[in-house]
Amino acid sequence: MTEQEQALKVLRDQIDSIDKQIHVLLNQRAMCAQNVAEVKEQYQGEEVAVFYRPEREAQVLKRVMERNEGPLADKEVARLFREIMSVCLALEKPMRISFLGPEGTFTQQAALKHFGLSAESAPMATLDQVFREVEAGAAHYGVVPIENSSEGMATHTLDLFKRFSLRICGELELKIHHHLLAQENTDSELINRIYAHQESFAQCRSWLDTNYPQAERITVSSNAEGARLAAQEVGTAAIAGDMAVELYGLQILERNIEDQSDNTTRFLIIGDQDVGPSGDDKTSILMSAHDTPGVLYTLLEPFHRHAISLTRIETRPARQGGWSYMFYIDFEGHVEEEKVQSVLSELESSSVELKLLGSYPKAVL
Ligand SMILES: C=C(O[C@@H]1C=C(C(=O)O)C=C[C@H]1O)C(=O)O
Repeated sequence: MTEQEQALKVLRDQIDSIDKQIHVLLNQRAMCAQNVAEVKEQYQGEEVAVFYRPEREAQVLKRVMERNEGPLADKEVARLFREIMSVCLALEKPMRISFLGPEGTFTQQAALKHFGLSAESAPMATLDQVFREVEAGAAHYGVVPIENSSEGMATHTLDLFKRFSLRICGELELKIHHHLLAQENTDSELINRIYAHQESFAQCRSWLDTNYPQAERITVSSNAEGARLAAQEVGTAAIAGDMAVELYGLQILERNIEDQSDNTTRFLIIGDQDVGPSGDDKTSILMSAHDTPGVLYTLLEPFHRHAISLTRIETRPARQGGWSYMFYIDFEGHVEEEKVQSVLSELESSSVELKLLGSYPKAVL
């Protein structure tokens, strides 16, 4: 054995012994999760036991990042713990998560980032169906896009919150990297047609104007659908993310073609559950009000008076005839906090309609 081989053997023996310890600890943790499930069922009485606890998961992940001393990066250890919790939760109860399909969309990527790989992700044909599936109890939770850093709010999602009585149980952010994809061995000069979802065309507009001004842009229902079509047609490309590359056997002609390098989409987790406080939470509400002078001031003043920070406000037509509006508002804090309750009860008396969409932990990963 050379000196190098000897040194490697010593290190690999160390790794083997550490792996053994990690393995034992993982199974010990899994057994604790199984016991947690038993306790949850035992004490639930008439109600359905709640297995997924987003506030607890957020606390676990935060603590992991806070105590991390490296050399592993905070986000990387958190990602590993994300997966550990995912397998533990699956032992308690396998989770079914509906998302806007088909397979390979950014929403599926978001679902897996949030729930880990042990969750079953169920593709739906429309956003309405994502909501309906959760409302009907066919899926435990759903994942829907709510806003993009360069294109703004996903207004269709907002409108669905008005129609369905589901709660927001969590949020996450996903960096969106778009690639130009085509069949293997495609000459990038010969592309004359490009498929994408309208949102992705908007996020890559300048790049496309510069690099493919002549190519016909065809809007499709999802990037995954565009990728599927591009895989079958010569001279055609699609804009999609990493997941679509392998899924549809495509080649990356150009990476990261989004106009803004920090292009990020925020997603919401929808469910039928009130989430307890994690210590670092957000609350979302929908309010409708008539277009009277000073209406926005009346609705926002209580937040200022109680020193609550707004993180988002969006106005939508209420579609109730005339000029009435619906305001979607995100703010810091949890509905169990006193000052949040004060603001909500003041708003209830001044706005036409107020719908609490939920309090949930701020995105950790
Ligand atoms: C173990 C629990 O159940 C689930 C699994 C968790 C975990 O593996 O750490 C955390 C929260 C729950 O989603 C729990 O409620 O504590």
